[in-house]
Amino acid sequence: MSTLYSPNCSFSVNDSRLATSFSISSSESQDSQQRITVSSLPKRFHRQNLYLHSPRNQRRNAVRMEKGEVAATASFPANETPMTRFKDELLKIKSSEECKDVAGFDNEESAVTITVVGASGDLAKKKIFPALFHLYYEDCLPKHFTVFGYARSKMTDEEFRNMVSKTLTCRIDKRENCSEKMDEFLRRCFYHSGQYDSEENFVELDKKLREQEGGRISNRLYYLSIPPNIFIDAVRCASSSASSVNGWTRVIVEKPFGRDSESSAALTRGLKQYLEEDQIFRIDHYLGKELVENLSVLRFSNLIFEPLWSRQYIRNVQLIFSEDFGTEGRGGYFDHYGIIRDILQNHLLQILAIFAMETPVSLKAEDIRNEKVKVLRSMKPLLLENVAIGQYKSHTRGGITYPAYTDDKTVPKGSRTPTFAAAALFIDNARWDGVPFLMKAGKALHTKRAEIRVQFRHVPGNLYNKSFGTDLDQATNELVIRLQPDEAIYLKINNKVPGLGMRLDNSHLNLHYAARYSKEIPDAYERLLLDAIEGERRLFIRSDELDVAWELFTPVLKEMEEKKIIPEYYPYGSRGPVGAHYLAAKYNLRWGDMYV
Ligand SMILES: NC(=O)C1=CN([C@@H]2O[C@H](COP(=O)(O)OP(=O)(O)OC[C@H]3O[C@@H](n4cnc5c(N)ncnc54)[C@H](OP(=O)(O)O)[C@@H]3O)[C@@H](O)[C@H]2O)C=CC1
Ligand SMILES: O=C1O[C@H](COP(=O)(O)O)[C@@H](O)[C@H](O)[C@H]1O
Repeated sequence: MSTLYSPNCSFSVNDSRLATSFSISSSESQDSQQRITVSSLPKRFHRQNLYLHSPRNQRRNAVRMEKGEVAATASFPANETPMTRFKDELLKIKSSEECKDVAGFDNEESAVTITVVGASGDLAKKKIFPALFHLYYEDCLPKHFTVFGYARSKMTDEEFRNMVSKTLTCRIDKRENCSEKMDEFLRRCFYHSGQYDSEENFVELDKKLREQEGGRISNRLYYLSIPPNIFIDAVRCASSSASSVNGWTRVIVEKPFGRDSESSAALTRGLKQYLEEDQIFRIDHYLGKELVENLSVLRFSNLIFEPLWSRQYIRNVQLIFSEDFGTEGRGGYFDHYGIIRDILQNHLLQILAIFAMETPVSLKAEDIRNEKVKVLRSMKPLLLENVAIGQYKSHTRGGITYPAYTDDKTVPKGSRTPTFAAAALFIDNARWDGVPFLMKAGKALHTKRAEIRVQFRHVPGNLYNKSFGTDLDQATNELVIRLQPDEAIYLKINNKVPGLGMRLDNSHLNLHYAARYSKEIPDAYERLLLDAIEGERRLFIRSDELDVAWELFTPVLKEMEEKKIIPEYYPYGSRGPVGAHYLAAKYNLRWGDMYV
């Protein structure tokens, strides 16, 4: 049960899983507070707690349900987005200014259509349709929503539904009526075949969208899941021939957003010919990952972390991404970009910005994005001497031969495109002066993992140095935020080994998500799609963020290409090139993942 509603309204909650229904209403009072009222709660929930949680000022209100009628009332500032929590289920309550954006979630008068442009492609099948289905399953989609696939491939609605159905899964915690839900979802899916640059074809699409909208206020979300060279054509046609006339039109744009400052600026100019900035949702799916979302919570809502979050206590920060498979199937795309553009310039830099930004004025999108831009603008341009690159070569292990990057038929022979890169970046501000931010990303490595490692300084005058021997690295505290797989946050601390002697070891205080939370972690695309539908821009990249991200990387990328730097070859399935270790050693550091 995850339902959205607006202030000054009331609605009923019908939850088949809790087998209950009750109603919630909110109203704005004279003192500019929202009063949330829950009523008609079934008897079996009486004398249980309803939690009202205010994210902005961390206020939490537990209200005990005494009666079925007008069971609980609580107040919140009118401009906040409190969450109510009951029986582990979240009900998100929108603040008044977002009211118009969420038109369509709970009322009869408006409809939302989500058109996946490039619906026959890999990303649509792998991520977008499954995410939409999960949102539907969780009752997160508006009452009148429709999914449209658009691509050149010829398909009937039935064939499209059949294709989509093969991509859908019931979650591992298999709840009942999943196949029923799938059928319901598929009945809301339609397809239109057309060219990406044909206004005529988009006019036909518009006609079909109108049919589904049935005269309601039309809200349209386009997801550009196509190669970037056709983004502008598709946006031109969608905006001129198939945009909403009385609601909103938004466009999710997938990376790559260009391959350097110039091409990125050209793409932005092209998009802005047809769209306002607030209609453009540039997606970086790493921002939708649960533990990236949690990064600010961890830092800003725990007194024990924020005071340590600076050069005074932190020796270095490591952002590590590794995949245990190569570019198989995507070599053609990848060769034009390489790992620096594919992972470092976007996913890892975005994490760095959230990690290192100053406290935003509020949790509003613009306040957060302003802080991210500020910290990115404080960064020193990346220097070639602070970069190590590699490319995977063929390797035989256990009788199996794994291919080299250049064995891929879509990769040009002799390509120098890096499939691995490590970099040391610096932020030139008072908080982070001199602290290396090490990044490392690679394909075809020994493991699949993404993590943030915060290595703290050595304890000054440590009384127990002797107990550790000479390995001070092992003795320092490290906070590890494992984004995937097997999400966890653990803090490496020094601890006395129980016994009569005085032996110390390095142990983990471990918040292991699978053990702590029974609820499954939603896929990043679910969160981001829902945010785009809601008009929440916090996790999307603003154009000035993108500009500064490219400013940091473009000079070094150009220099590498001009100087034709040859990557260091590393075997498929290994830990990557030794160049990465030399780079860390230059700053007297070691990669934290060496020990795992
Ligand atoms: N796949 C992934 O894991 C990721 C993808 N992305 C980005 O998402 C977008 C979509 O990716 P993906 O699904 O892999 O892309 P695909 O290569 O699968 O292309 C998607 C669809 O676009 C159409 N298409 C492909 N090439 C051309 C072309 N040259 N001219 C016109 N139409 C074409 C095809 O549909 P049809 O022929 O039916 O028109 C195809 O099914 C890209 O921008 C990609 O960079 C980003 C992150 C991860
Ligand atoms: O954007 C990209 O991300 C994927 C990795 O995403 P993940 O969520 O599976 O970690 C990467 O494989 C791809 O090369 C890149 O374009």
